[in-house]
Amino acid sequence: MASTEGVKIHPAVDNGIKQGNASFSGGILTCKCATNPVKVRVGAQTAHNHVCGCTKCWKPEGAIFSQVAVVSRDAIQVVENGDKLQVVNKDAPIQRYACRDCGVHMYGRIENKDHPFYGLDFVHTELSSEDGWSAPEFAAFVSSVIESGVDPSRMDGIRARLRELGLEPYDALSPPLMDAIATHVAKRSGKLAA
Ligand SMILES: N[C@@H](CCC(=O)N[C@@H](CS)C(=O)NCC(=O)O)C(=O)O
Ligand SMILES: [Zn+2]
Ligand SMILES: [Zn+2]
Repeated sequence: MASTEGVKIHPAVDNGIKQGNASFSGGILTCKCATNPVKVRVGAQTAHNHVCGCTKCWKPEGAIFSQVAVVSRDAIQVVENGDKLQVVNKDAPIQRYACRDCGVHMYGRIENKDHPFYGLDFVHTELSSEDGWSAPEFAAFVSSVIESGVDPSRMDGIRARLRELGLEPYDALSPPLMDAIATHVAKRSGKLAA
């Protein structure tokens, strides 16, 4: 059994996971700028919160995973300093709006109406000071941390620590989300009734 001693995943989970509050209804995300921070209101509880090891999602300094959840795009409202937001990569399926000064991603949006997750925006609820956001449930794109420079020899310890935290590690998304994507594709191609 690999040692989990000293394995750090993300500050929001390293000291134990805070449970969410089902009656929580949203809050304000603030970027890391000391002056004129970008503020984004998320007007609803999030869903499918997870840690993501991919190279595209924003991570706080020193973390090897991102923490990211989804919310209806209608719930997102930029409330302050929105002029500082710029899209990281216009060609990516998820258009991530980042603060041009501190680099924090404030929300990610899918504009392709055929995408399985169209209608959902991606947010990092650690950028809010409110408690009650939905808790992370699993770990996605775990093998991808190697693409950020994590030594492959650390993977057993990383996966063991994720399991210890109750965040089952997957190298893509969780099975229910992968099934939802495949169902969407099958309905579009006609293999399943729409
Ligand atoms: N191995 C790749 C995986 C990237 C990836 O597919 N990320 C997932 C999870 S966030 C995704 O849906 N990406 C869409 C996007 O980045 O727009 C990496 O780490 O860069
Ligand atoms: Zn900023
Ligand atoms: Zn990601």
